[in-house]
Amino acid sequence: MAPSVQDSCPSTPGKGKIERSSSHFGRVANRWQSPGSAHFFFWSFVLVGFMFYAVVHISPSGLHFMQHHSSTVRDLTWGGLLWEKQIEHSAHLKRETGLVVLVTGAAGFVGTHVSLALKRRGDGVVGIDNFNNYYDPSLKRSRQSLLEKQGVFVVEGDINDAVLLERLFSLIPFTHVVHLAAQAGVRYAMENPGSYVHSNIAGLVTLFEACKAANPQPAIVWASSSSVYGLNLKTPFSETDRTDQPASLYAATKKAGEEIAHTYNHIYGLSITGLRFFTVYGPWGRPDMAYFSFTKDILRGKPIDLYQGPNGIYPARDFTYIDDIVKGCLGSLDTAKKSTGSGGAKNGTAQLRVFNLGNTSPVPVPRLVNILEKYLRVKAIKNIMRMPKNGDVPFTHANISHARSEFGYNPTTDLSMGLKKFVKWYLTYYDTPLDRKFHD
Ligand SMILES: O=C(O)[C@H]1O[C@H](OP(=O)(O)OP(=O)(O)OC[C@H]2O[C@@H](n3ccc(=O)[nH]c3=O)[C@H](O)[C@@H]2O)[C@H](O)[C@@H](O)[C@H]1O
Repeated sequence: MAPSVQDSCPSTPGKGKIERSSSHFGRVANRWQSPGSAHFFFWSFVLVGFMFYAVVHISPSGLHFMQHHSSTVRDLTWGGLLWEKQIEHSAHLKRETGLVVLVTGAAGFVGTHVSLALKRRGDGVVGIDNFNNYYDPSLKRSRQSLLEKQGVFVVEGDINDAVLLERLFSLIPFTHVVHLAAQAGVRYAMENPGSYVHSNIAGLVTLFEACKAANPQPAIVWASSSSVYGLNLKTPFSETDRTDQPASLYAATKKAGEEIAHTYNHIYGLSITGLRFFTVYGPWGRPDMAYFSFTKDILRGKPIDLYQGPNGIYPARDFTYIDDIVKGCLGSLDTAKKSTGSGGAKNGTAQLRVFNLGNTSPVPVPRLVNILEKYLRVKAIKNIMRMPKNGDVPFTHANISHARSEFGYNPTTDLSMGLKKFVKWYLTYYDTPLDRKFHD
């Protein structure tokens, strides 16, 4: 069995690593460190507890896993008969020609929406997410509840865990993988560069290794980023434009991912489609993104930082609404050809694609703030400041003709309409007092 790229730490570690259950047991054990009967009682309790757990939860394959990998630090949040049943149920198809899809980062923003859309149309969907604390994990847990209500089970685990991935592929013959687990955020890369390498490069390789070895090999659709266009001045950005001058480490890891995709396609015959997302926003979004944090701060009467570039020019983004992105993801999945490899070797040329998924109409950030003010009915306190040198690019603008011609990609939600829906969701989700509630 291939070892994972980084075996013992979670992918996307974010601002701190997930506390493992071992620390809890450590604290309990310390309390029982008195000599004599208490000590004896404690260890008896642990032994009986373990035997009970083994009988209830661990299938023969789970025991096999424990024998071979007891040296690596892993918790037992996965494995066992009940766990397998939940996965099989979640992967169950409700339409004849449906896809069976593994969605990584399923409790993330885009992952949740894509998983729900696939499930709604009758595809089999299994999610995986490590629930790290890069941003409030309770939001991820709420998304998980939403998914579970719709019959999508989310495996709690890490894309750097090669053993877990192998187990999933041996359990379910996935036809497709939508790989969305990543360390996101452009500016956070200066604070925690290692988390980007860990998730976006090491995690990607671990996932590709698992897909390469799987039988059948799935077709892969994964999230690249508009940020790969970096310091390019030519707009709108086309897939054929240069992408060799990234402005942030985040962008550099996504660009590296595209090159790694080329390698796995070339050597192993994996069918791979990279999607360059342009600043995706909407309900259930990411709290670290500007539209989300601005909303929170405007409602609390806190100032927001508005970055201003040289000559007083504000940055602009091709903000893309989540429903349009979901349509792009499904279009990519439906037009993805099969991988050609088997047993880890290629049998013929496989499909390799890259698509821009944007909205085609860049909006300056102050305009976004104006729209939020209108829907929130509160004036923002603006702190206009020089754009920090933190990896931001001044402008993004997608040329989407490639996605349009391949699968009819056609974004239909403009920023005003999309933010209206976001604000409505935000006020409901965070139970904002009635006088602040949304009106048409
Ligand atoms: O397309 C992508 O591939 C990326 O899109 C997103 O990155 P960005 O386009 O940078 O979005 P976001 O942070 O919301 O900043 C928006 C604007 O607000 C400006 N901005 C930001 C913060 C602030 O305090 N003030 C400010 O003016 C800022 O200068 C910028 O112009 C994803 O986060 C990223 O994970 C990746 O997916």
